[in-house]
Amino acid sequence: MSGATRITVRGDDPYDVVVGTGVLAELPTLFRPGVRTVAVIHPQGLPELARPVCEAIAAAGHEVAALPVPDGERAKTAEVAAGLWSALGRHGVTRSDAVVGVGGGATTDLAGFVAGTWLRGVQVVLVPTTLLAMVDAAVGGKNGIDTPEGKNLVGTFLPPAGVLCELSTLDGVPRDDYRAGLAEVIKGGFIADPEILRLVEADPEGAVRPDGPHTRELIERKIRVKADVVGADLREAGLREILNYGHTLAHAIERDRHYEIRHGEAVAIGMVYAAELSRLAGRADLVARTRRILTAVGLPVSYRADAWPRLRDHMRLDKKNRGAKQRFVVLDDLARPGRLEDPAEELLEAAYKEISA
Ligand SMILES: NC(=O)c1ccc[n+]([C@@H]2O[C@H](COP(=O)([O-])OP(=O)(O)OC[C@H]3O[C@@H](n4cnc5c(N)ncnc54)[C@H](O)[C@@H]3O)[C@@H](O)[C@H]2O)c1
Ligand SMILES: O=C(O)C(=O)C[C@@H](O)[C@H](O)[C@H](O)COP(=O)(O)O
Ligand SMILES: [Zn+2]
Repeated sequence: MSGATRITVRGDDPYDVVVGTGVLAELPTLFRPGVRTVAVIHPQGLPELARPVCEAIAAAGHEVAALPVPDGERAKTAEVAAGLWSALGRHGVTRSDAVVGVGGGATTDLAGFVAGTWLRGVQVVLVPTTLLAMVDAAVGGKNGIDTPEGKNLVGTFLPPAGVLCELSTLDGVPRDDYRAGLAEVIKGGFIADPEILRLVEADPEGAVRPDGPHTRELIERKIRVKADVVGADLREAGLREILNYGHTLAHAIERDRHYEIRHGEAVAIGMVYAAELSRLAGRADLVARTRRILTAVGLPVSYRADAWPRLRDHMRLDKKNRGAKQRFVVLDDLARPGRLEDPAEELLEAAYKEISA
């Protein structure tokens, strides 16, 4: 093991995020006491990721039930969740038992949701295996599934009992999925930790590789950004909204593309939109830097012009909205997020014109 880092997420139910290479044996130490059966939810196409996790849990004396689910976003449905509830029943998972989610953010979101709803909540331990899931999805206790009406519209807040980031799993992540995860890392740079931006700007080519010179620092910095925020505001009463920077348009784009676009790619476009909104509203002008850094790592910065009426409609169901009031996270300065409340329709459309292709 090459030196594990433990980042503690504070709050009413504190937990650790363990980051390192060769750290899988630490997984059973993250369970709360009394566990007999562990249900391991994993993408069906990646049994090689689930096997060592199941072995580490069995070696600690627990009974293991491996539960495969569809790959990626196709798993985040009510039907898949219902199938898992049946499986947990068949395997006799009780309130002292545990769910483990192994995989990308879609799988960890689903596993968290199923754990949060089974018996009104059993513990979940997450083993994220993509960059995005390590730095964002698995940390913070937000989980969810999609419905035909939109992204993540059903879910719970359930802080995990622990998170284990085994960095060697990143070697197998397809390059475009890794790149998409970088969008959430860069988001952390704009909203809270500009050193992230400097590291990526200094070596954009290295930033898109798991063996890049600053990979571990970038991962740990972004996890700390997220841990600080969710430790202070688990239920998104206020501060946590900053993690949604770029997501209002991103989720609308994901729905427009029937989830055939990567979440991180949509977030990249959404951050350019949020930067344009900030500028046009007379707040910070970080448009050029946003476009430059995203382009340098190969992320998209524009979307089709004719989509605006549909996207505008999808954004009405954003969770930050209050009644008819559309709300956005914008930047008042670098690392100083603010809110834009109930902006004029002309402003929203003008910002979209700036990013449309
Ligand atoms: N809960 C949160 O706070 C939060 C935060 C950010 C994103 N998310 C959610 O996360 C999801 C996106 O996560 P993602 O980018 O990880 O996508 P993903 O889960 O769809 O994974 C991308 C692809 O990589 C595969 N994969 C996973 N690990 C792999 C590995 N080690 N080697 C090879 N292939 C691997 C997956 O099976 C999938 O096909 C979205 O659903 C998004 O809404 C949630
Ligand atoms: O953790 C949060 O809070 C976030 O907003 C992080 C986002 O990166 C993430 O995509 C989250 O799932 C979006 O949440 P939602 O409440 O807008 O669905
Ligand atoms: Zn996100």
